[in-house]
Amino acid sequence: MVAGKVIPVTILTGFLGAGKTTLLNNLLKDRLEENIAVIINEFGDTSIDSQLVVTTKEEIVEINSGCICCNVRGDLIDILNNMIEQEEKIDRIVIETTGMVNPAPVIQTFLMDEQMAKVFEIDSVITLVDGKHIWQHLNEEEPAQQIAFADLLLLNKVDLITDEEKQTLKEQLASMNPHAKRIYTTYANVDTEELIGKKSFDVTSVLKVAPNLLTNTHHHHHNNDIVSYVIKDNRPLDLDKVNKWFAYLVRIKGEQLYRYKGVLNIKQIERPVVFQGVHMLFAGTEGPKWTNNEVRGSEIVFIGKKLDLEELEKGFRYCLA
Ligand SMILES: Nc1nc2c(ncn2[C@@H]2O[C@H](COP(=O)(O)OP(=O)(O)OP(=O)(O)O)[C@@H](O)[C@H]2O)c(=O)[nH]1
Repeated sequence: MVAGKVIPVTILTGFLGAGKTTLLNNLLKDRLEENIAVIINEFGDTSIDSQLVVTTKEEIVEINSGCICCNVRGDLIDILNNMIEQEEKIDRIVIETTGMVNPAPVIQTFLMDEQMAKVFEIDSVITLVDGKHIWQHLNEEEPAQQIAFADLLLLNKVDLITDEEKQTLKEQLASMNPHAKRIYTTYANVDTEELIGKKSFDVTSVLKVAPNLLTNTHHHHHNNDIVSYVIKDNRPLDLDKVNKWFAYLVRIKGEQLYRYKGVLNIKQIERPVVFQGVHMLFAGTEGPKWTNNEVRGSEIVFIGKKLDLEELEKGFRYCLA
């Protein structure tokens, strides 16, 4: 790293499925000439997210050992320190937090840790808001905090809502965070000039939201009703049964299923099937061919409220070919 140069940091936050990875991909594709280091934190012990991020020359580091906000003094600082020590120049760091965290501890890391504050500077905290599903989560702690800490709010998925809903959403968000700039997007499509290099992060506004940000130690209690399960199995699945199982999940469990995504090894399909879902919205496509050194297998992560692992496993077993 070049001595003395401050590295800008963009923090991407937003509830499960709001469009963070979609935005990250847009950003990376648009900024090919820059050397961007990406830090991704997953909720749950799986790396599906990094598989969904476009492959570019950027370095992608994952934190899988739990929640970024609870490990913030550990893993995140270690990763950042490693980045500082690298020879190669880093133009920017983008941190994609899991949909389940309050971004305050991540912000704190850059303000309170002396070494970090010398080398890094928060450029902006961008919060993605799922225009369709946010209403189901506004009474939960994390989405409200994510909105409150943003200096830029991307009101995403406007293709799925009416103009009236858009207006109501705008009023709701303005009441939760009057300082942030708001941009409406579909598939997080926005000129990246609007997103980065703006230095829109303003600690004074943030302190209005969280007066103890610079003094408090972190006590984050995860909502125990929200759980994450991963199912991994290499045995092939039957297409027809998979379709039936997912139809059931989406229709009957959609409300409880905040986020589900994964890769499926289906007997009748030569390539892996990559799918994602947010509540009752579900989409799947064929992914790139299995490579020779890849084990053909399925891996699914379910994140949701009061999910029953046994029932999910039973459903999965039903799908075996
Ligand atoms: N209809 C519609 N779908 C969208 C839009 N933006 C993203 N999606 C889809 O919503 C799903 C979730 O998008 P992601 O970008 O993976 O969301 P995320 O916030 O990274 O999700 P997590 O990391 O799991 O919290 C994907 O299937 C996207 O293709 C949008 O504007 N409109």
